[in-house]
Amino acid sequence: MRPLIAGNWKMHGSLAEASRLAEELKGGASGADLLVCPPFLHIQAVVSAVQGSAVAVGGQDCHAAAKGAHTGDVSAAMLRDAGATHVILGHSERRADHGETDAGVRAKTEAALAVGLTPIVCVGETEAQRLAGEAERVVETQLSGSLPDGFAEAGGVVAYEPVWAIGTGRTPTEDDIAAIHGAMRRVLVGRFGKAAEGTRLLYGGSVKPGNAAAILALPHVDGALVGGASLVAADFLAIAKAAG
Ligand SMILES: O=C[C@H](O)COP(=O)(O)O
Repeated sequence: MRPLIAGNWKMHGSLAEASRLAEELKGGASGADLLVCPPFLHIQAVVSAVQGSAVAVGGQDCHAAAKGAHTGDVSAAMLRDAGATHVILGHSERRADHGETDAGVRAKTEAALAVGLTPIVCVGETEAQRLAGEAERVVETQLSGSLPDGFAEAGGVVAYEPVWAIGTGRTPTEDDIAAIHGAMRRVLVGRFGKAAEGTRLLYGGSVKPGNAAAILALPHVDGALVGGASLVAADFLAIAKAAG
């Protein structure tokens, strides 16, 4: 399947820097689909900057409710209205910083699907869980709790991001990534059937130009969710190139 290379810009950059980075990505042709997820306030500017190119734009979160008294929050429809097509949900930084639970992520995912946004649902174990031999079990539990019915049929995306690999320069071994991705595929096909054979499974956590080709060549790795390296156009485009 065609890989998806997604950049999560997290809480970085000014409006001018976001627009400049988006401009720099526009010309970067590759065999992969490209997506960037800027902070909420930069989405519209980035949508304008990439207009006419193949680069898609997404949010980094949305509220589970369609509207209402939720100070500081943004709805899925607002993201859609601003020109976003995707939204990252359940990132480990939101699970840690905002106490997001699997049930909460599932509700947000339903909200995203209801307005036609493609959700990218993140799962992944902590270092302690991996050391205790629980990585696979943790990921499977997060998947069953975070994904609503109809997820695979609607084209939802899953990102495996071991918490201890995010922003640390450390990655699991290739065998470990392949094992988790294989397990995720089995769980998804078990629940959603044939539709889940086409669900894109991204790997995230210290993906760089130097390790991207090896990671992206692994079975059931259908793309990457890139943090730090997505803030440098040349690095992000090199990762996209490594994808095909
Ligand atoms: O969403 C992206 C991930 O958290 C990965 O971040 P990183 O590439 O900086 O390790």
